[in-house]
Amino acid sequence: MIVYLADKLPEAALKELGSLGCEVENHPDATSSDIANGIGKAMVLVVRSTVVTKECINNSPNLTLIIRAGAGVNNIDLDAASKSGIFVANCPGQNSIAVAELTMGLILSLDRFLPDNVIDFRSGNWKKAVYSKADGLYGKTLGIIGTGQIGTEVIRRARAFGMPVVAWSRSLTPEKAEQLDVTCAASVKEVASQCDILSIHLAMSPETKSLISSDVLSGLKDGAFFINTARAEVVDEEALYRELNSGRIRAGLDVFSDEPEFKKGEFTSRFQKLDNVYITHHIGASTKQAQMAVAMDAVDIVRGYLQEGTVRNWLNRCEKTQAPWQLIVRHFDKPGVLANVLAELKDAGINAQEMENVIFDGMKTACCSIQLDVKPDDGVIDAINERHDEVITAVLLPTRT
Ligand SMILES: NC(=O)c1ccc[n+]([C@@H]2O[C@H](COP(=O)([O-])OP(=O)(O)OC[C@H]3O[C@@H](n4cnc5c(N)ncnc54)[C@H](O)[C@@H]3O)[C@@H](O)[C@H]2O)c1
Ligand SMILES: O=C(O)[C@H](O)COP(=O)(O)O
Repeated sequence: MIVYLADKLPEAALKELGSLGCEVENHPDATSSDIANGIGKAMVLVVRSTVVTKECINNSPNLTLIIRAGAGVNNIDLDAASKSGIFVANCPGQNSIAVAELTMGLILSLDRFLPDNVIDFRSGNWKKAVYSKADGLYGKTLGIIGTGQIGTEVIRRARAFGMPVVAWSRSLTPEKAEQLDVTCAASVKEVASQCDILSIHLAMSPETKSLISSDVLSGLKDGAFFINTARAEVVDEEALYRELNSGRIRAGLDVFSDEPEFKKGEFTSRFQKLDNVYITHHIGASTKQAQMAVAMDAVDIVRGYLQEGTVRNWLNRCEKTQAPWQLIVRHFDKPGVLANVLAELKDAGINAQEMENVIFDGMKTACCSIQLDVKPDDGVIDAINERHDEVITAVLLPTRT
């Protein structure tokens, strides 16, 4: 199996893929346009932030699995992958501590003006009085939007700093909030109005796009810190720019909308002119620890696919079919039985959406459950049941959709 790496992975991961028997095509500096014409014979594509477009997917006839060696998958055209029957998987949780550590670093940097401190030191300017104006973090309220893996790690660290936390997340219940030792807010806006520091940890999706709206940002207290280590698109960046340009709030960002796609080179951004914003180079996940954990998780997904035919962390699987009926067929385990059952369904114009076949001890009999989009009439079920030398019983049941 050929595995195409379109980003840099640690040497140990390449070695491990080799020992699984994979042929590795290593392209650590590949860009989205480099892979747009396809990745040749490779069956598996592993990327970090390299964008996987529909052109890349459509021009890669042998591609069957795309692995995002990281958490966010908004750099992969999921729709195009699903249309082509290509699995997409990610490696969640493996870099969450690294991102939480950067989040705390950005908060500390804002409070103590660390980057400016260092810049002035390097240019020979001693300004002790200027940099002796930090507020301190103890007792400051941290607002968290999104209590997933990263949000949770940030909460732990903030509590250790003596910071009360108020949080909103779509699935945050009062019980979960109690476990996390946070106050549960009813809305994003409520968090923004109550906190001194707002930190965003949402996945990017059509539903979360610009969830951090102009209204939310204008609800922040004067002098508040705004931290985004998630994705630029979850924030209304025009509104953020306006708030920052007015000097009303300060920000620490690891992500912004014009992030260069190339891995090294010159670029410009309107944020460069604002001294109340500290921006890092999308390095949230870039610790050796996190990169190793992510890479080994990606390798383990390849291993499972190669050796068991399953895809761990499969993201573009239809969560639940809409099929209202299921046919449970207990049958003798021999060639052609399922083909004949499916032929009866096909002749009746019925589509089998999902199907699972398991065998009993002794390997003489098996049970197949088939999710059906249309209710077969009694004649179809009778015809299947009449195949006495193949079928033990076929029973139609409603699904719990
Ligand atoms: N800066 C970096 O280098 C870096 C590294 C890792 C992850 N990230 C970003 O951080 C994000 C969060 O990572 P995580 O590991 O905590 O993921 P996670 O899946 O554990 O958490 C995602 C959060 O987003 C929320 N969410 C998802 N869909 C939503 C929707 N439709 N409406 C409302 N809320 C929704 C979830 O409820 C959850 O709170 C990633 O998706 C990625 O974009 C950035
Ligand atoms: O979603 C992620 O995991 C991060 O954005 C990491 O991106 P990177 O792998 O390009 O550092």
